[in-house]
Amino acid sequence: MSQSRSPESPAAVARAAPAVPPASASREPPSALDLAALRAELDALDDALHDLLMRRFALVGRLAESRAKGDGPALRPGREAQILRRLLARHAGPMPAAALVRLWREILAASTALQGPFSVAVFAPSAGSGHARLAREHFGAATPIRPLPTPAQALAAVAAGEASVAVLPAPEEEDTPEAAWWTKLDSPRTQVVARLPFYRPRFVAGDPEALVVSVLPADPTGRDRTLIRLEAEAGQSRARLAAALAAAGFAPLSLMLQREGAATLALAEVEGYLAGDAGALARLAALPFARAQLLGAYAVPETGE
Ligand SMILES: O=C(O)C(=O)C[C@]1(C(=O)O)C=C[C@@H](O)C=C1
Repeated sequence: MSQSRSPESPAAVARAAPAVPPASASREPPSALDLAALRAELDALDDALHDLLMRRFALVGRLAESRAKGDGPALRPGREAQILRRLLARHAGPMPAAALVRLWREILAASTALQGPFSVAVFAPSAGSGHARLAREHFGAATPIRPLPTPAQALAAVAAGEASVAVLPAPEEEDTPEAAWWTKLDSPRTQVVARLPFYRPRFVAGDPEALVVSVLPADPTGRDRTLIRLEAEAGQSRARLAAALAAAGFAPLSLMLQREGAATLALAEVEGYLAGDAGALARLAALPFARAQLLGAYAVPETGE
């Protein structure tokens, strides 16, 4: 190939052009021409994105019409977690990952609503509650979200079919008996299906976290945690509960206790998705406690770190 360039090639034109063009050369400064070209390209990309979104929603409409998912809530928290993890794994370039997740949360929320009525009950003692914000960010701008003054009322709304899901504070060791809603969770009728926020750029201790409760179990995602509620005799020590769980193959990631009259209730968080795992369920049933019950599972949230 010849190394010489034709006088019309862009490089040649650039070399030949004076460093500062005379004012008469063009009515618009070069930057304005660039801006118009860039905006035209942005418009073309917006149209392409919009076309794809319209196709995606038409497909969700077909999925709903097929009745392949049967009755019950359209929400599939496990599937949503897999979609977000896949997109985060392929994400590159200057768009913040948090913006990617925010866009897809709106898409997934609208796609859930397209399949049937969907609403949220959130325990929110005040209007600006962090858990109300978590619910809004996860379930989207258009989803009906009802703030309720106690966790018990939010759970009752789901049990009565008045809300599709409840958003409740992630349990903490210092919770009062009223705040420790997990002691009353009527599993498997209602169970934990997700943990919020699913994505955050970095972990900040003290930021609000929530669990989502629904009537339909979440699907396994490959990276899940299961919640187990143990009922033991009064005065049972934390060390003994933890040791018994570990001996059965369920080393707890966290273990919270609530003393209730003649019983000690414990909430253990363990690695993996145990529902449907016959071996794990047999080991759980063989634990030396009055009762061991699964309270649900959630996809392990992602951070950008
Ligand atoms: O895969 C499904 O079951 C869907 O309903 C589709 C879809 C989606 O838009 O991708 C929508 C809502 C569900 O929570 C999960 C995924």
